[in-house]
Amino acid sequence: MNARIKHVELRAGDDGLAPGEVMLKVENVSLSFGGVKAISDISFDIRKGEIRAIIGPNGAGKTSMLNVINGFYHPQEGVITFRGEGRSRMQPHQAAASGIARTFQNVALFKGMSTLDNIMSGRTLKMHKNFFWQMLHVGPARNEEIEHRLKVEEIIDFLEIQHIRKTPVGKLPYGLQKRVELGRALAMEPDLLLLDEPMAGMNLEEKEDMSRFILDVNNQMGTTIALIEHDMGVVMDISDRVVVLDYGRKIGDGPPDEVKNNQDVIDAYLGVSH
Ligand SMILES: Nc1ncnc2c1ncn2[C@@H]1O[C@H](COP(=O)(O)OP(=O)(O)OP(=O)(O)O)[C@@H](O)[C@H]1O
Repeated sequence: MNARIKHVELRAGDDGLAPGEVMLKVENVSLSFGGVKAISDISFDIRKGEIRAIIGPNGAGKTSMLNVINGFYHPQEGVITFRGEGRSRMQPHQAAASGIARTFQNVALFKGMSTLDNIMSGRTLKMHKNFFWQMLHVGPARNEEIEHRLKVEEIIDFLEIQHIRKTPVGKLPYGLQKRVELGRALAMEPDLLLLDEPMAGMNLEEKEDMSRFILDVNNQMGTTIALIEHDMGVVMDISDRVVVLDYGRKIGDGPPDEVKNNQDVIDAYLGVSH
């Protein structure tokens, strides 16, 4: 066994779904901003245990789709079903509480805070003791904090960022900031992890590291992952299935090899007019 993951106990919760069963379903979703139709009648699903990529040219509607999934945007039409439960107007904090975590296209961390504290902030939803106890720093709140810190240390080991645990994240190179942001999302122990361009702005080595961590999160923690990514090499390497959007419409959906040979997908990437 890989020494790096020997002590990791962080696992996605047991939600009663068997691997391969549909975890999240997007049905006939449409979303407009004024006159701009960002998403038009899109349907697809995400199955438990898979790495699902959402790809497409710039402006295709990928980030809007992720924002619909985690409740940041509410579609004018269509339904999102998570673990069999239909949700029309779910808020982001409700999505998070139900086991959906996400990272952002542009790193969204507390720049003046350390790696450790940023990842700790991902535990907020898991904290049960109230603010009064936390302020006193004694009794049950103290025990709870120790437990949270242990989880956070496991994540720090897992992501191999021990050497920067005390460093303010604003001082870190971009690739490491992205890794810390992944750590913060993992601190929520999500069942479904949404990653918005996890490799953006990275060099080749950083991309290889991030790919490895994503695969390890999926394999070792059992976390289902949906990711938006522009690097086709990475997408085709690590994804189980790929959904392709173009101008807000779905133009392809299937395993990487099938999607690669889909003529509509090839045309969209070559900029063939519609
Ligand atoms: N908050 C918003 N207000 C108005 N229009 C928006 C908003 N968010 C997205 N759009 C528009 O919706 C469309 C889809 O945008 P979206 O960001 O989802 O695409 P994307 O595929 O993620 O693009 P990229 O790869 O460039 O990040 C675009 O035309 C965009 O300008």
